[in-house]
Amino acid sequence: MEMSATRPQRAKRNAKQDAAYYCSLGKDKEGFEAKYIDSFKGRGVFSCRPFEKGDFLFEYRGEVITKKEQENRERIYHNALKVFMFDFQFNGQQLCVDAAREDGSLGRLVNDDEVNPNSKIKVTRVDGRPHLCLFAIKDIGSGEEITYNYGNSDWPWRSKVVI
Ligand SMILES: C[S@@+](CC[C@H](N)C(=O)[O-])C[C@H]1O[C@@H](n2cnc3c(N)ncnc32)[C@H](O)[C@@H]1O
Repeated sequence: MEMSATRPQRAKRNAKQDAAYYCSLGKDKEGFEAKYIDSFKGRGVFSCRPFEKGDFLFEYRGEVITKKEQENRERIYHNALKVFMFDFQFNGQQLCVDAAREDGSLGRLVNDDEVNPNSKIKVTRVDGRPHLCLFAIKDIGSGEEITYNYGNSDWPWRSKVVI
């Protein structure tokens, strides 16, 4: 019998399995870098290779807290920290991921794009717990900034007119 020269390939994880894998590890996937953009936007996250529509990118990591705890923290947080609070519904409960702590993760550095975002955050259950996962909503080329729509709010940067 002729032996195959190639080893059997491990089945590729689908996007949901990929999300579960990285969420359980508590690590970001390779293929992205955080970079300083300018004094207006601050830092942002950029792809270092292409990604396909539907791919899991990385998690918006932080501490999952209740609405009550969110309100407590918002009373003491400066505005620059409040923007790292991401509130969401899970199992009929209002929860929040507080990503105010600089922990080196990518999710907290993704900027807002109201008009043409290339990713979206989906609440994803992993081992019974909620995780905020970014998935590509279009094909993403190498070197593109990763963005999502922060949602309807009077975000101050949206009203800035560039002259
Ligand atoms: C969750 S942080 C994103 C990471 C941030 N750029 C940084 O360097 O830490 C949200 C902050 O980023 C900035 N930001 C996000 N999207 C922006 C945009 N489209 N234009 C300008 N600033 C933006 C605002 O200062 C906002 O308070």
